[in-house]
Amino acid sequence: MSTVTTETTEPPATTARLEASGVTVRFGGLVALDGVDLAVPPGAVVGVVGPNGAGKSTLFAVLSGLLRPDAGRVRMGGADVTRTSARTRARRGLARTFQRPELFDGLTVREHVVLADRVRHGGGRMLRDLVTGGGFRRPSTAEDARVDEILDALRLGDLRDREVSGLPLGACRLVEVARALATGPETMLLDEPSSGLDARETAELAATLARVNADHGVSMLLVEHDVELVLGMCETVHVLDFGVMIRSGTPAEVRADPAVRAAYLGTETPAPANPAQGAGPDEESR
Ligand SMILES: Nc1ncnc2c1ncn2[C@@H]1O[C@H](COP(=O)(O)OP(=O)(O)OP(=O)(O)O)[C@@H](O)[C@H]1O
Repeated sequence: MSTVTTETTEPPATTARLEASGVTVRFGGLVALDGVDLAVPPGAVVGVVGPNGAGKSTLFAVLSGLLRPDAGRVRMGGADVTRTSARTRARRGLARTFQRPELFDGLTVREHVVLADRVRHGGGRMLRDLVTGGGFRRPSTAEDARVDEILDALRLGDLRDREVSGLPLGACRLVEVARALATGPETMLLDEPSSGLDARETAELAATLARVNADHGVSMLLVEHDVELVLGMCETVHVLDFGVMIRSGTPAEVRADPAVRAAYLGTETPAPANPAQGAGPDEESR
């Protein structure tokens, strides 16, 4: 008796949504990333931290499709996307936010999210809006319903008709997250989401991101300066230093690592054996 098998091209549910393996980037003689590995499993919130110059922005650019690595691979859902553009990755379900929110001054909060919704649902409609000069087309009832749901989920309902130009930075970050969410992403790449926010705004943003992750199943990769934010909300944390991933693990493991504590958490500050070599983490512990 023969068994009927159904072939499928869907990746297994456990395949990482986003993965870097052996990613190396050189700028002339400088190795900005040296064989970096990381994976963002479905539904996970993963963080990358590191001090100035560690390679965070370079890694972000490689993952988002703005920079080709000199070596290594980037995969989405198991498919090799190393040589694809940022646009192709966006179509495959990767959304991103910016360190400095890239919003349109003349548009309201709601209009930003409607435009993003049109990228997903409206075919060429967003482009027509932008190129016809006819102004912003009134949203349909269905668009309004989808957009309102996202605005309410992110607690932006009260601000929906405000132009973004007058909003505080914390609210602009949420508009970026709302806009990213409207494109229906599987994975969100967040570039320094806490940058410029005070402690209260950072806590609110962290709570919002946690809700988006839980309610929408969106995987997230935070590339961040703020170690405490990342340790507080990510299940896996990667620590970059001079282009090398010096530690990857749970927040508890990363917190307990002497090299990480010495370098980034300020709980141990070993004096360099030779001050001329600088005040970085000691070489032996890497
Ligand atoms: N386009 C470039 N050309 C030459 N060197 C570069 C370029 N971009 C980055 N670098 C160098 O690569 C290294 C990593 O930089 P990167 O900006 O990725 O670090 P970072 O962790 O994002 O730092 P920061 O937190 O200060 O933004 C640094 O030494 C930086 O000077």
